[in-house]
Amino acid sequence: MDAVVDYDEAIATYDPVMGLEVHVELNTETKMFCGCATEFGAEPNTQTCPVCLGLPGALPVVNAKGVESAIRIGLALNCEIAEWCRFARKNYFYPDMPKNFQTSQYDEPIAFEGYLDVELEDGTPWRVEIERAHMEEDTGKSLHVGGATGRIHGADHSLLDYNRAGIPLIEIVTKPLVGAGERAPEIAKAYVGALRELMRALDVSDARMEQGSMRCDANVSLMPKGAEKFGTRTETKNVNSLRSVERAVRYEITRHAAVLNEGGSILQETRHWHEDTGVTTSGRPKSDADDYRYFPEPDLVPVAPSRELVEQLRATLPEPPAERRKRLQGEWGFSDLEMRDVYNAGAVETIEETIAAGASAAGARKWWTGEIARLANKAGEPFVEFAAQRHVTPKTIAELDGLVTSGRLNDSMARQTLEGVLAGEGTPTEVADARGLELVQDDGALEAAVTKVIEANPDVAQKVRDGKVQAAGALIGQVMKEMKGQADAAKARSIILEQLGQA
Ligand SMILES: Nc1ncnc2c1ncn2[C@@H]1O[C@H](COP(=O)(O)OP(=O)(O)OP(=O)(O)O)[C@@H](O)[C@H]1O
Ligand SMILES: [Mg+2]
Ligand SMILES: [Mg+2]
Repeated sequence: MDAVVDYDEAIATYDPVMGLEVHVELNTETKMFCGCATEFGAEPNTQTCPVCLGLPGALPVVNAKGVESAIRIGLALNCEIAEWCRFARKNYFYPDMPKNFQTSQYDEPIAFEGYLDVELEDGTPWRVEIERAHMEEDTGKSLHVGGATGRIHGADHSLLDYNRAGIPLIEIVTKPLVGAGERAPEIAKAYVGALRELMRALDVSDARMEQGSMRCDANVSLMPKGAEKFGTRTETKNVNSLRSVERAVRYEITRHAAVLNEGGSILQETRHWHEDTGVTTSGRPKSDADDYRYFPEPDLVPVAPSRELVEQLRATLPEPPAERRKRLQGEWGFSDLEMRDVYNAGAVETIEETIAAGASAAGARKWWTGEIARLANKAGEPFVEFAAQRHVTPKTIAELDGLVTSGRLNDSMARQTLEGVLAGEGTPTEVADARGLELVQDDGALEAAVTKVIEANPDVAQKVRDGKVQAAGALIGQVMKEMKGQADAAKARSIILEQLGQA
C-alpha cells in the first residue's frame, strides 16, 4: 500500500520529469504495409490479409499516403525531416501481434528535433520539445472473455481481432520535460489537447481518444528538488482522455513521492490507469535494456523523401491552430478570456459550425460553453459526446439562437427550451411549441404593462426621469412579472425609457 502524500507536498520536495509518447492512428484508407481497409468497427478479422497477418512469404509495401502524413506531422511539429531513413523490426511476442515483431522505426525516425507551442489553461504559453515522430503499425486487439477467477485478466479465454493490426501509427515522443514543477499535469493535458487539435487540422487522423485513434503513454519520474540526475520513470499506458492524462500524471507524481519519502525505490515498469478509481496499478517491469533486438527491416526499401516533396508537403500545411484561433477570436468578437474558455471547453470547432449554421457568435458561445459544457462537466462527460448523445448539434443550437434573435423567445424561455431539447422532447421549435413558449408580440399589452408599473412606482420612475437610467432595471423586473415572463426584456426597457423621456 502506498503511503498518502498530497500533491503539494510532493511538489515541495521533488522536481517531476515527464515524457509523453502519443500514438496517432492515421486516417489512410488502407493499412501501412498492405491494401487492407482500415475502417473502424468492422466485423472482427474481416480486414486482414497474409501481409498484416504475418504469414510466411508475404511481403510488405509502404503506404505512400502514410509517409506523406508522417512528413506533414513532422513539419507541423517544427521537426527536421530525414533525408533517408529505414523501418526497423521491434521484436517481442504478444498474441495481438501476428508477426511477433512490430514494423517500427528505431534510430532513424522520419522526423526529429521539433517543438510544439501550447497554451495552458490560464493562457500561459509553454514550449514542448519533441524528440522524434516515427512511423509504425498498430497491433491487433485482444478481447478477454469469460469470468473464471485465477485466469489471465480474470477471463477464461481470449479472442483476437486483427483488423487493427497494420493500421498506420505515428508515435510522437517528447524530450524529457524538466522545470514544469507543479504544472506538469496541466502541461501534459494542454500538450495532448494541442496535438489532437493539430492532427485534426492536418486532417491526418480523427484523433478520437475515446475510440483509441489517439493514445498517450505518460512517463513520470521525480528527483529531489534541485537535482539534475533523473529518477526512475514509470510509464502509464494508453491513457484515453485529456482529463485522464492530467489526472494520471498528477497521481503518479504523488505516488512516487510517497514511495520515495518512505525510503523505497520506484520500479521501472508500465502502469495501467483506472479512470473509475483514479489510480494506476502495476503493469509489467520494463527496463531501458529491454531487448527488442531492433534491426533494419530487410523487406522494405528505405524512405528517402526528396527535398522537393518535403517542400510540396510544407505548402499543404494548414493555418497553425493557435493562429487560427486568434483569427476566429477577432471575427467572433470574443475577449481573450471568452476565447480561452471556448478553447478549454474544446468547443472551437463546434462554435464555428454553429455560426456557419446561422447562429450569432455570442449566442453560439453562450449556449455551448455557458450551458452545455457546464452540464457535460457536471455529468463528467466530454462535451461533444454529451451533446451528440442528446441529439444536440450545431444546427440545433443555431435554431435555438434563431428563436431568440427573431424575438420569439427571451433568455429564460430559451433555457427552458434547451432543457426540453436535452430531455429528448424534440427540436427547439417543437419544444417551444409544445411548451407554449412565446413572447407576447403585442406591443400594446407591453406598453400597458409599462404604464401600470410606472404608476405603481413613482419614486423609481422619477429617478429615471432625472437621468438615472440604471434605475430602469427595477421597473423592467416589474414589467416582466406583470407579463408573466412572456415579454422581451430589451423591448420592455426601451418602452420604459421612451415613456420616461429618456429614449
Ligand atoms: N527519467 C525519466 N523520467 C521521465 N521521463 C523520461 C525519463 N527518461 C525518459 N523519459 C521520457 O520517456 C519517454 C520514453 O519514450 P521512448 O519511446 O523513447 O522509449 P520507451 O518508452 O522506452 O519505448 P517504447 O516506445 O517501447 O515504449 C520519452 O518521452 C522520454 O523523454
Ligand atoms: Mg515509445
Ligand atoms: Mg514508451
